[in-house]
Amino acid sequence: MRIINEEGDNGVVTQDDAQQKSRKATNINVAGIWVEGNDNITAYKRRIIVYGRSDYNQEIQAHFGCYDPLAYPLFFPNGESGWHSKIPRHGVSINEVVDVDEIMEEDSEADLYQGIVDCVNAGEVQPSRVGQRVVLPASFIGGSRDMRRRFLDAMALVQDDGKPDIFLTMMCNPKWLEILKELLPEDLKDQLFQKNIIGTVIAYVYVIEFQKRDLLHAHFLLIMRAEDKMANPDHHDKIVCAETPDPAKYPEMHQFDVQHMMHAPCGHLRPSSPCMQGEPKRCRFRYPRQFNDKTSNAENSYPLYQMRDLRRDVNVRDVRYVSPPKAMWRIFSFALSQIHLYVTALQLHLPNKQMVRFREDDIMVDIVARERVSNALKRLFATILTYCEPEDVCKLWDEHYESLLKDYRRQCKSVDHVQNLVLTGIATFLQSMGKNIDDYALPKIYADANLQIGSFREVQDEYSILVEDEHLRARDALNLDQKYAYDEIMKHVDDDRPGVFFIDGPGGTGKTFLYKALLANIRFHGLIALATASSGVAANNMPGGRTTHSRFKILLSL
Ligand SMILES: Nc1ncnc2c1ncn2[C@@H]1O[C@H](COP(=O)(O)OP(=O)(O)OP(=O)(O)O)[C@@H](O)[C@H]1O
Repeated sequence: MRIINEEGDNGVVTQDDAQQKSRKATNINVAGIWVEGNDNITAYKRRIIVYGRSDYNQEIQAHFGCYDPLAYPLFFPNGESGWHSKIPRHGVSINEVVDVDEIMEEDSEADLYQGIVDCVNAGEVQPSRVGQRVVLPASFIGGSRDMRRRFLDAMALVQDDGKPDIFLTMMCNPKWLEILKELLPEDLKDQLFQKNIIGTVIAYVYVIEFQKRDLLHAHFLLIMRAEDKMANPDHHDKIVCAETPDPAKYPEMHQFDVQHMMHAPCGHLRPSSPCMQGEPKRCRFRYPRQFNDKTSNAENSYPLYQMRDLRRDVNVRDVRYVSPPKAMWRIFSFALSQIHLYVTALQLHLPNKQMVRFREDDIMVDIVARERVSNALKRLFATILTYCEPEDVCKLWDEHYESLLKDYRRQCKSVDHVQNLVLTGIATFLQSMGKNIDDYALPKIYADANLQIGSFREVQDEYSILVEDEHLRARDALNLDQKYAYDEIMKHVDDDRPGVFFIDGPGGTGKTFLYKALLANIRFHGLIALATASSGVAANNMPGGRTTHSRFKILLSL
């Protein structure tokens, strides 16, 4: 047996001439080991020529089932059929079978090698009856659990900061002169997030993917700050260009665009193009697209970008580039995704299945009231406004006014203030859903509630701290020293006078008890009381407590 290549250097296998019979080669008949070439060009043109006893020869192509036992006799010692186009499919496409990367299945079986050998010797042929089930954890980068976790993290960003404004794809073709000349490693991120070339990005998430025969893609979802959101067609045109650049004005750009971004002709220009599918045949990428004279905002959809019929090009674009970077990416452990702001997954539970902590002497109705999540109602109200578009918003507000305000009224006596709190809460949720509370017939938010400023959310968070009855009642249980300090401090609060107080005493003499009484009563009057401490443990002892460094963003010199 010899290596056969396209130039016609034929090898010999002694066996019957028919393809079916070639499969029955035994060690007596096969006289050598087939060596696969590494040459990419001939890799897909392999074949074996069988010289039988009859006068004609039989060519066995690499995709024939009987090729594998002839090429890899050690793997198919009994001449079993290898891969062939009619191989039975069990719930997976052939692409999934062929892609070696995907062979690392999500939920697979595992056992010690010796265990498998023992099972095979015992006559077991079903892998599903051997070993134990292995579930790849979320820490397996690229696995479906990892992807799902990242998806949920990204959704957390959307919930917090609103819908992404820009979906930016960077296709990394290292041949691009811009990349060679202009972009240093990480430079794109620097331009986007530090130099703010398209506006200030308040949150983003990106992933690196390997598409189109391993072409590297970076997909960014960018959430812009309110002032930089693309609100009108002019703004869109400044950032997005869907046209092939003018060859007279931008010859270089035009050349790159034509060279790298053009989808091969299809449709009536070339009905045999591989992208033409279905009956009647249509390009599966929906090219050529409709021309548009001007960018316009479509109703509940993406904008229709300017793409004039300039008779310069067929408005189709696509890219293909062959490279093997995936392995290198993994070997060097380059990051495959990044998210900003940081998202931490909290423990999840089904509705009303959260653990509730209470003491033996707590009153049952208080426990239930304490645990009611008032935010859920505000979020639901905002969701109904956004997605159900109720006809009479005013009526909806009136009908649910009491329920929306109920939780806050327990802790604040000013009805106006409570209403304002609820409305601003709803406004915050509406904003995160891309809507503005001013567009709805709801009572106006008074005071200087400015949703655009970053500190607004923090003010809302402070207002949302629930005041516990126990802490409100603590005022009546203070001892003489505590009462003196309490009255002195509250006098300043009531008269709106500044003052600095230092409270000291041995451990366990009731300092924290006094703070809790002060915090609860100040908050009960609709004011803000910031509770901070130098350590996390001390901060946790107070309702709404934060460390001083975290609350005032004091830098830590490490
Ligand atoms: N006036 C009071 N009435 C009832 N219980 C009180 C009173 N003052 C303090 N206590 C109780 O005494 C215990 C110790 O009080 P607290 O934790 O406030 O002390 P502390 O001075 O903050 O202690 P440390 O300095 O160790 O943090 C707590 O269980 C608290 O509930």
